[in-house]
Amino acid sequence: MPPPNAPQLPAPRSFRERVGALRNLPPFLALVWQTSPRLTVATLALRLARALLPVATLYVGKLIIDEVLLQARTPGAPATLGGWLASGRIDRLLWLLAAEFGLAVLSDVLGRVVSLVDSLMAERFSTTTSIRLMEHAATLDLEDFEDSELQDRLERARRQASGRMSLMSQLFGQAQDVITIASFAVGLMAYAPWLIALLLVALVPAFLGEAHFNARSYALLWARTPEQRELDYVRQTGASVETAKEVKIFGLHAFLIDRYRVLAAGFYEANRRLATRRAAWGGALTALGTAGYYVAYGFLAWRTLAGHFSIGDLTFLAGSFRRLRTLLEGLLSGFSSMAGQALYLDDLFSFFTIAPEIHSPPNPRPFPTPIREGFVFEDVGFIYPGAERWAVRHLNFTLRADEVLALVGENGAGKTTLVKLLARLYDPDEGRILLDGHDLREYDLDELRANVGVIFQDFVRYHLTAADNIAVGRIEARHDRARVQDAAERSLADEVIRRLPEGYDQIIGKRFRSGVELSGGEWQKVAIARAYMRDAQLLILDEPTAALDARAEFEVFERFKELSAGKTAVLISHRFSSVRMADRILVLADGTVEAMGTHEELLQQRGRYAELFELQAAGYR
Ligand SMILES: Nc1ncnc2c1ncn2[C@@H]1O[C@H](COP(=O)(O)OP(=O)(O)OP(=O)(O)O)[C@@H](O)[C@H]1O
Repeated sequence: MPPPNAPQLPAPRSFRERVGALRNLPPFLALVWQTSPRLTVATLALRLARALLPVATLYVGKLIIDEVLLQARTPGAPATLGGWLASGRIDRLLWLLAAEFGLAVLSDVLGRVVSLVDSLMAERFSTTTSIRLMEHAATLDLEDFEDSELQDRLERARRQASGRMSLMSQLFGQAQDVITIASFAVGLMAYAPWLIALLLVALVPAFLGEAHFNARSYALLWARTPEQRELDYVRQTGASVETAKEVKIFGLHAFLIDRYRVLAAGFYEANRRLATRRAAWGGALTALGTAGYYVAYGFLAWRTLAGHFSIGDLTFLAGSFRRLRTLLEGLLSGFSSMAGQALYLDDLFSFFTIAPEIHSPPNPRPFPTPIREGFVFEDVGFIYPGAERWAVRHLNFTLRADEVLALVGENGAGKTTLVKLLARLYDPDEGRILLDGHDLREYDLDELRANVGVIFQDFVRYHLTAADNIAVGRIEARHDRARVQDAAERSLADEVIRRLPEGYDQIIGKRFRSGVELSGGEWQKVAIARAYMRDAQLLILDEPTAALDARAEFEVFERFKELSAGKTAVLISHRFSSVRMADRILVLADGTVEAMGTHEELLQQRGRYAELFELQAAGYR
């Protein structure tokens, strides 16, 4: 496949916007501080000490040269080293050399300690931020997660959580450099103030160039987040235990690799063009800075010839100037890259500003124990964001307390949506759901969720031990082995688990080395045990029995009915032999209630239920 045309870069953000992103630095620093106040103070103190070393070293260097020249010019020089030492004329020189050596060692040691502290902080920061990210993600609505824009944002935020620590080192490094620059500048000011102006003029173009390209890089990455996610997705699909089976059977390797190649080629092309232009411009603009340096150097040499400066002064000034130039260059480009990095922080902070829409009211009503009347759907309608069709609409029915209600309907009829509305994973867009006469939204969300247990058709297969896979139904009771086993017995999972080499402590799923894989139906039995573990007032099985053989499903439902006596239960299944066990059956069609009644009543009505029931029954005759 040919690589796609190089994508058009979006317009870079304006200079103002980039500088504006610096507003993210104070909250960022607050985050760094929270990570570890002690380490923050340590790195700042060490850097301050290190900032003053270069000028001190250079100044000692100047003193050494002046001292050497002085002694060389003084008549009566001893012939041997021993003579020099004995004369005491080089004592000062030796002291100066020792001082410079001390400074060099100190600088090295401080440098290493600073990197050590920084790397420790980076790790802590990444952990703290990742945890905050997970905590915040946990508060968001299901709807938010299903929004691909949010997924992009989450992805960008996730990358920031681990990658942003270099910003801290950079920021503190900059502060350190500012102090060093100030110390050099004081020296230069005393001798030749206009050199500083020359420096600035020579450096500004390089700075602007850097700033421009940093913004471009950010824009490129930003615009390509969806592709980046797709790239990761393709790589994951091409090489993961979950997909390996189907990828092999359908021979999808070539397709996936091609897709990867095309996407990666797009990235490469865009990055290459940007990097090349950056290198070309960067080279030209830096040459300007170098020219500035040599003008200054020439000037200093001439002033020394004219007798205004000593040789020591010349080395000190030329050294200061060269260091100043490097430092200023670093500072300016660092500033622009910091502004660029601060833009990235927008992603992190903007993720934290997403607020969930589904939450508890300020003064929630206590959840009824037991539920007395049940749930009443009053003209409930719900449309998925971005969808064109209502998933459910004009839903009117009652789910009585203590009854077992079965939901039937063809694919896409709205059964799962109804269940999600009951658990407040979504709120209705129209109408309302009442629980014992009050809107579901008046109750505390956590209490509601604690009282509603749902096992979905696409339940999660946790790569944990068998016991933990059941315990997720009520994770607080994780260590209550008796309760876990009891739940497993009720869902028929017990016999599956007993056959595993390590029983309840066996890791299931193939992701880890010691994992054992279960069959689809066995997984379902484990998942259904979660419902018993949860022991909620309203239990919902949303078709997690599809892979069970007919006998097992029958048995699971029969037990479910028995064991949920005194509880409200909702069952979803496409198997009518199981469905008929329910107290009442609700037939959904096109997102609305078509009929409701007992099995016998519905058969008598000779509607869709009777038709579907007959169809299945005929299949068995
Ligand atoms: N997350 C979603 N985003 C957008 N549309 C959705 C989403 N989930 C379901 N839908 C749409 O809502 C409608 C109802 O889906 P729902 O999952 O409730 O059906 P169902 O009766 O449970 O079907 P099935 O028997 O296949 O499980 C369908 O038309 C479906 O395309």
